[in-house]
Amino acid sequence: MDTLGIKKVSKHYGNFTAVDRVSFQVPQGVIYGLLGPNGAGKTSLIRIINSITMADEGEILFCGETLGREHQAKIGYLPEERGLYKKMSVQDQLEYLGQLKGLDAKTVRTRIAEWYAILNMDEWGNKKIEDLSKGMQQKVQFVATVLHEPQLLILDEPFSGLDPVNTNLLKQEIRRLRAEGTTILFSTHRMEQVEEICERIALINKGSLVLEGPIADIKQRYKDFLFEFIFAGDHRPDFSDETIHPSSREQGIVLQLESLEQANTRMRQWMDEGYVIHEFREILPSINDIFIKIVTTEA
Ligand SMILES: Nc1ncnc2c1ncn2[C@@H]1O[C@H](COP(=O)(O)OP(=O)(O)OP(=O)(O)O)[C@@H](O)[C@H]1O
Repeated sequence: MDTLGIKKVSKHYGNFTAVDRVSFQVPQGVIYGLLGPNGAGKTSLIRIINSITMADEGEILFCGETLGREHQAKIGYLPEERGLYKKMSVQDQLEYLGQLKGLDAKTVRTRIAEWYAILNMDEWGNKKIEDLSKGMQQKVQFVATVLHEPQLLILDEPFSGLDPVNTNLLKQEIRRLRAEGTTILFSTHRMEQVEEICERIALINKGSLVLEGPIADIKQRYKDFLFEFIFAGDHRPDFSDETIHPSSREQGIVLQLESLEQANTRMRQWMDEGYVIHEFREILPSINDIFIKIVTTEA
């Protein structure tokens, strides 16, 4: 079952088309990356999913039903712009936001206490938001987003302002929520985070969907058939007549070939000639490489 079905959704601001007939499905229980350069249309699309604005064309399905305001209680949205009340205490703020999402006072308090323990926030309840650091505020905002246990969690740059320890803590919790069945739509410019935590991605450029699918498939689609061979010892073949790409290792070479079979044939020949291969791997492009390639060629 898909948690989210985006069907030919468009959004115009006057004559300008910010989202142009975008369609993709977000399956239940995956971490799905929504990527795109600045101004691509990601926030416009996320605001439509959150019913903050309306699509001009197209339809959004939530678990197979046409998305309406009644689904908002099943969605948690961590926006890039933080919206906490500076003068309120952490506890009052979270209780207020939890109750706004329809939770009763007792449930809210129990869940807040659980999240304080998980995210090492036990001493924070009485602190005012304005007295917290940026990273601390980010954790409070995250708790506010997940308190009502949404089926769909939309996270816009969730790790901004967090140090490596807190980033890891939050990643761990995001993965745990996913394992429990929550669907996560994750919007970011940080490509290394996308590689690390997303299973599928959609890449939007100038309002249009330009790439969609599982990360592993996309890497296969964009690969350049680069293979790295690492030889044991100093004894290595002569490559003077080939284009050799830099290798990460002194004893290594990287060749661009036509297929995996060709790489295997090469290895067999070298072994017959007495060379010893210590390591062999195919080099796949990073999502960052693919992103830059698509976005710059379409510019
Ligand atoms: N309310 C608005 N009125 C007019 N134009 C807008 C409005 N909101 C967004 N836009 C334009 O729509 C385009 C897409 O903006 P959007 O905020 O959706 O991009 P984004 O992908 O989220 O970018 P970023 O990564 O920089 O946050 C931009 O060109 C932006 O200037």
